[in-house]
Amino acid sequence: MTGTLYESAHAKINLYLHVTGRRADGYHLLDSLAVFAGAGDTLALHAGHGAAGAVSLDIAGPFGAGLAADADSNLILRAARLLRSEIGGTDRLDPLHIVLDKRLPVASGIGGGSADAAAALRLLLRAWPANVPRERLMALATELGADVPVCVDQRAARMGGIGERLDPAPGLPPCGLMLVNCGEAVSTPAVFRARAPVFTPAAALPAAWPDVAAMARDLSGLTNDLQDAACALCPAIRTVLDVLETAPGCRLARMSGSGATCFALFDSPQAAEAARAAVERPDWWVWAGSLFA
Ligand SMILES: C[C@@](CO)(OP(=O)(O)O)[C@H](O)COP(=O)(O)OP(=O)(O)OC[C@H]1O[C@@H](n2ccc(N)nc2=O)[C@H](O)[C@@H]1O
Ligand SMILES: Nc1ncnc2c1ncn2[C@@H]1O[C@H](COP(=O)(O)OP(=O)(O)O)[C@@H](O)[C@H]1O
Repeated sequence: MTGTLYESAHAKINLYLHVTGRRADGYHLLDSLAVFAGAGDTLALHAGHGAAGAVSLDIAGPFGAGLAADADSNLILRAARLLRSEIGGTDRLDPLHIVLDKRLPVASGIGGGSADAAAALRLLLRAWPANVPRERLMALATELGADVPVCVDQRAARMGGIGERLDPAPGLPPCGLMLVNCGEAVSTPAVFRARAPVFTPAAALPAAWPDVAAMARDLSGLTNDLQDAACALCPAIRTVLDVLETAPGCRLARMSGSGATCFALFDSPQAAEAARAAVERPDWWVWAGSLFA
């Protein structure tokens, strides 16, 4: 290939997350409304070197340090390997090089790794001649992680199953969003293990919310069933939530996914930006803006 192709990998936010059951293999059944934030990583795809079908990776960006670029652990290279074996006929595939600009905190409940994996699948499908049916693409995504399927389209969706079942989200009003991470990584399996062994039924949601106030009112009657366990493992999350809840204009504050990142909803991106000064702390990552798409 010639030139450079780009994909953005946006943060996934779980506006609520109910654990509705548990499968025999230990994975949990979820009911969650996932939306995407303007915040994201960027992947750039260039011509590579070496054998046909080879994919190499460099990682830059504020959260790049400490994230290994090896084929066994990095979700981008795992996605590339999986897609290559799906396509077959490696000898006709150009070698490619990906540069990841890592702007999202790692292992933080906003699916940055999952978003990168999905973005890598989209990028490689633009560069390699392949016709992978959508059904197969979503199966590959599920194999990479429970959060990867929703990141393929990066569109708000109701997640079911272990994350692989996607249904349309209610219509969302324009709103402001703030994301805050206290700087401590939280392990997803550890949080699932630490949660109280109770299940919450799936939520009843309207077809659309007319405004942020109505959306926040309905969401406040729902829960993130992983939040208490994550706060017990990482008490700084409670501090972040306390600060967000008292920030001017905050309509709702909650943890996303298995943590530690928390989000707050505001009436507008301007209101979120205006509240930033009341929230910022030296060790915290704070992002203010709007939903993506
Ligand atoms: C909790 C959620 C909610 O969106 O978000 P994050 O905190 O990761 O952002 C996701 O379900 C996480 O998805 P993902 O991060 O892709 O998880 P995976 O790599 O598939 O699984 C990591 C581990 O989490 C646990 N796990 C994950 C998903 C699920 N539905 N049930 C589980 O029990 C399992 O212990 C699994 O081994
Ligand atoms: N490209 C990547 N970006 C972030 N994390 C990655 C990546 N590749 C592999 N990982 C690993 O995936 C795990 C989950 O990361 P991430 O998706 O950022 O968090 P979460 O699932 O909590 O939202 C981390 O343990 C991390 O080391």
